[in-house]
Amino acid sequence: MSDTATQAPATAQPLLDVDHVTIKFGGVVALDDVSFDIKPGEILGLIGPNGAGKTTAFNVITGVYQATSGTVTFDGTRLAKKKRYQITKLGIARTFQNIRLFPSMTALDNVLVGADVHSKVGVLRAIFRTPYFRRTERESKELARELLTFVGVDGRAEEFSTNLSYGDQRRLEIARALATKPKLICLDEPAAGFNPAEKQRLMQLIRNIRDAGNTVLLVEHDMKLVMGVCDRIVVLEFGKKVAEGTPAEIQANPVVIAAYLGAEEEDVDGAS
Ligand SMILES: Nc1ncnc2c1ncn2[C@@H]1O[C@H](COP(=O)(O)OP(=O)(O)OP(=O)(O)O)[C@@H](O)[C@H]1O
Repeated sequence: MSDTATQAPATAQPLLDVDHVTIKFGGVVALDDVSFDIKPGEILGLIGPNGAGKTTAFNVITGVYQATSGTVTFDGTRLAKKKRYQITKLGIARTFQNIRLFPSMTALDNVLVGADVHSKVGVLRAIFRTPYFRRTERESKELARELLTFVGVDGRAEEFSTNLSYGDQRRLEIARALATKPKLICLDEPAAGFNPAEKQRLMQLIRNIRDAGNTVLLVEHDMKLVMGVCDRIVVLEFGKKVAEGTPAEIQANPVVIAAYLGAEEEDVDGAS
């Protein structure tokens, strides 16, 4: 059961609305008429067995794929045909299943890449290092350092990202995503490769991200983490939505239990 209270009132307008989305790749229907929404301030979990369509859902929300049919609306704006950078500017950030940091940059510079998204500094201002440029640069660095502290990677700002531990690299990716000042942050398997202590720490970080005013979409295989941190969960199987509800409802749902390897209940209970 989630020990976090859903902060969004049930009647709140969705921040993200995925409406009857279908995505086909040749003969493969990766998402089949899937609808769900996310209210502001929610932590929504998207779960399902391998190949269920979770990453495809991320990719359609972040502009990597276009829906074959159906619509995705974010904060009142239809996302169809929007480029990835436009979607980032609108306020959606993501991390990836596989770490995608810039290896030849420091931790701080990796975060600054995220902060650059909203920069209004033009080439001339940068070349001549105008007062506006210098102020913006100082503010971005301050934000980046605050974010490194927020995710728990303090004291490593000047190190190359490849010198950080695996866990710190994953947290650094989250800091970089947060640097874009998102309204919605999409985390794709953030606990992959984590030990139990790191998972506990990650759960707290996800709660802190929400408490700082963000909305969170979480794709994760670790059921204990999902059940412990999410307000609501959507379950996909073979590209279709098969269930939606609170962690308690999902754990008791026979369709979900069947989807997870024929009633290996402890997987769904999060007892693994
Ligand atoms: N670019 C693509 N071209 C063709 N098929 C694709 C493409 N992307 C995804 N698929 C297919 O769509 C289906 C859903 O894949 P997806 O990666 O979204 O699943 P997933 O739930 O994220 O799986 P996992 O938990 O293993 O990451 C799979 O059958 C996959 O092979």
